Amino acid sequence: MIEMKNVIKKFDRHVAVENVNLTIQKGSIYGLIGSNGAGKTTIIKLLAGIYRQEQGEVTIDGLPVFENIHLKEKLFYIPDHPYVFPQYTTKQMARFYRSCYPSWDEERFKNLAQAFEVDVNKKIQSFSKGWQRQIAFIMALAAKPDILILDEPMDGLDPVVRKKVKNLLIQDVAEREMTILVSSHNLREIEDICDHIGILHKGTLLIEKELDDLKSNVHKVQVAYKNGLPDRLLDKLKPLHAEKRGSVHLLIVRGEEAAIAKQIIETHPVIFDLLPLTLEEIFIYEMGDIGYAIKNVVV
Ligand SMILES: Nc1ncnc2c1ncn2[C@@H]1O[C@H](COP(=O)(O)OP(=O)(O)OP(=O)(O)O)[C@@H](O)[C@H]1O
Repeated sequence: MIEMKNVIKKFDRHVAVENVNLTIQKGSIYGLIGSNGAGKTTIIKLLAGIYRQEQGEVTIDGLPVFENIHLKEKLFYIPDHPYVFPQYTTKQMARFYRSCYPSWDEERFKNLAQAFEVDVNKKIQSFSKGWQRQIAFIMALAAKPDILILDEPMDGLDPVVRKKVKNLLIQDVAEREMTILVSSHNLREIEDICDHIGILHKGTLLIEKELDDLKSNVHKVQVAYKNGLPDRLLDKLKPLHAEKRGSVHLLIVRGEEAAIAKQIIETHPVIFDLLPLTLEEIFIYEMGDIGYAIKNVVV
């Protein structure tokens, strides 16, 4: 289990991560999402043992992460700009990782290199950005880590490769109970693979929930009435967002589906529909609720 307890990380006087408590269960795929500068990469680097926190605890299976070589053998981190040694070929890079990871699987490396059609004798730096990222995934999957940490992992990958990579990640989680922490602004992708979500804003973890719980707690309601929307309904539902599209009112409401439906039915609408929200919509409305709202900027 990965844990952060009351963690504070500062850069000079700037607090990048403020009192964060975070838990990632073994075998889970945890999506860390948030506004720009929210502290996602900082949290990732704390969990990868690259940064040391000013306060609090960062542990994996109860052991402190920072400068813990034993833990680092079980953890693979792909940063948003994967690093490769200049002049190294894929084959040479693989040899390097083989010396770092006791769990390295040479057979799997060969199979993956073949499946991704990578020329292992070519210098990595001469590959395109997307290809370099594919090579980073090949290394990560061949290292067979217990924990895989990914910062904006699909950036620059084409849709076919994305699908291939996602399938391989899910396979490792299912077969070996690998744990994945992934940070991305691509919420569709996060929604696709993650079972737990953490939402960060200005260094604070606003929400940490199972994706299904998060989705079952916010709903999109479409209603229409003969004589307009009753004020008492708005008082009761206290929507995160309300707008009118023709004669139909669109409300974003927090709460349990059955309780919301009951309150609406009591007001006798002529049209009533209750729909789930996408993660992207949940993010936008939750952030709007704390004042980080969409503004149409025209200059
Ligand atoms: N090395 C550093 N030195 C000084 N300040 C830093 C450093 N790294 C991050 N910060 C600051 O810490 C805050 C969090 O940055 P971080 O990169 O973790 O955010 P993020 O959520 O990953 O952002 P983005 O989505 O824009 O990539 C920002 O205000 C950033 O300016």
